[in-house]
Amino acid sequence: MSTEAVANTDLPTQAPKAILFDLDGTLLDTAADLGAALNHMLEQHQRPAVPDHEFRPLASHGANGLLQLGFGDHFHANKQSLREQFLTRYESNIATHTVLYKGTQELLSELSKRGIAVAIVTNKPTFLTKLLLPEFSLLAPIEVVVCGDTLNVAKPDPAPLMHAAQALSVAASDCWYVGDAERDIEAGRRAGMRTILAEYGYIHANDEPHKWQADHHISAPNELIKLLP
Ligand SMILES: O=C(O)COP(=O)(O)O
Repeated sequence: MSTEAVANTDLPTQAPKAILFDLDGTLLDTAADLGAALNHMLEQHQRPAVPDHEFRPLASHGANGLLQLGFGDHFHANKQSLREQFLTRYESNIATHTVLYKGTQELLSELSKRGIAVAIVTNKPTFLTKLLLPEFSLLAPIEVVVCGDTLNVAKPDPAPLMHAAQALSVAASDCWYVGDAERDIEAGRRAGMRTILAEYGYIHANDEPHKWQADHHISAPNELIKLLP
């Protein structure tokens, strides 16, 4: 993958009025805490631990993606109970190893200087998002936060993105969406937003991000600044 910000289309000529961000794998590197919760559960169930390089690329797929990785078919037979155990464990250790991606502070302060609004659109459930954001002083002030259960549909449906745009009183066409998963780029495209792939996030070796048709790729959060006209 490239290390430079690359554009599939021309560089934007118009600045966005708002930039919406995915959370896991885009603003916050949450993989270590998600993986620790999974491995704690695997230990409880006398199953082998999953190494970092295996759980990390699945961290954007939430509890289901991680439990499927660790428990395989056993997950499908015990979905509800395993999900509950996982979420309880993750909830009580949600910000032990989680960190902001380097360059996020520079990016957010540049957006604030330029008067560009910011929102978060995540598939993480509300109860977890509400616990996590106050742990990061840069993210705590973000007022518009749309979670996986805010509406009755989640990404790749575009509705959560449209909901955030509406809450900011900005047209969807004046928003950009930044995310690291195929469902993020699909949701952004369907919402009519310019899409930016955070290729520093949780992209699996079997993924084909060049096929997702993001408008731009960035390899660090502050590379987004270079895309602003
Ligand atoms: O927890 C999830 O399901 C993924 O969260 P994300 O949408 O912020 O990547």
